Amino acid sequence: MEPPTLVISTVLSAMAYNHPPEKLSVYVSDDGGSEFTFYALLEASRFSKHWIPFCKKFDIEPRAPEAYFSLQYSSLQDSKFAQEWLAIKILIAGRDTSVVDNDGNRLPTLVYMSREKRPKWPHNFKAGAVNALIRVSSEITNAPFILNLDCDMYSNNADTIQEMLCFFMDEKKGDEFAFVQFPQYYNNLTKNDIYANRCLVTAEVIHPGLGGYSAALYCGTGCFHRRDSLCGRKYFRGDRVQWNIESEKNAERTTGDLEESSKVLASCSYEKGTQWGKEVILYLPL
Ligand SMILES: O=c1ccn([C@@H]2O[C@H](COP(=O)(O)OP(=O)(O)O[C@H]3O[C@H](CO)[C@@H](O)[C@H](O)[C@H]3O)[C@@H](O)[C@H]2O)c(=O)[nH]1
Ligand SMILES: [Mn+2]
Repeated sequence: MEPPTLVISTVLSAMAYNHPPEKLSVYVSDDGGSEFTFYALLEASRFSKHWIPFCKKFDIEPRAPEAYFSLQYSSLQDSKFAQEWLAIKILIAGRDTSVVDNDGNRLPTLVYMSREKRPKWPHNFKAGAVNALIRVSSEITNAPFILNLDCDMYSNNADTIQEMLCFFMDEKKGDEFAFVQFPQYYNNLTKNDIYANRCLVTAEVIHPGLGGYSAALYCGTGCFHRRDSLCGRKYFRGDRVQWNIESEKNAERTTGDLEESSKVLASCSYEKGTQWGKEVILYLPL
């Protein structure tokens, strides 16, 4: 199990992006479902109402609380034990205009998903989690772009979403891009990085070079994909992308109804015998 505090730091850094919250959703996949992770996320959803306005007011960076507070003193609070366990829980429904932070501003959607894992069912590691997240998010919010982050990562630039959109919205080439990927940087390197953990050659030579030939490799993380490209859309030259700006299909449905209908999408058996299992299933590199 990954430490829950790492996970919520990742989540909070993504929730604090400078981007209209009603267009931003954060999904967490928790293999097998751990009460600790769920409870940590529940606390994080409450904390986000203080954290996000704080970040925006003081323009702080980085917006992962753990990274930020590692520079400063912070006191731990006792946590209550979670009362219930649920497979899918919409902790913050961003479309609900009455859900606001302490400054009265709307918040991004936050969804907890505990993906089912059972012995004898291949869970496909991260790829299995990403498959389940794509399915569940398409049921609930269905945004056209998807960023995935490992649980031990955080975003170090609050304007990343605008930067990514500049590529996808480029009038000449934007429609040709399936994904926009950012390099990874690491904490805790040794002083002279004698083991070359910085991976400079990969980040600054190989990937930009391949990108120049439109042949960039997807590294498995820190990458914004078009939902369409992950779901098997075939590109042909001159194709114009139809942006699914805001899905209206769920306007009438309650949060409870969305949670209930998306549970089956996170089950370990969903891919067996379905069109998704036959045609879509992704096996990520690395
Ligand atoms: O059964 C699993 C295994 C992994 N994960 C998630 O996937 C992430 C990456 O998996 P991990 O086993 O930690 O891979 P690493 O070897 O640490 O990471 C390398 O491989 C990953 C998978 O391709 C890439 O995302 C990373 O960039 C690359 O550094 C984890 O942090 C989890 O968030 C799951 O949800 N379920
Ligand atoms: Mn890892």
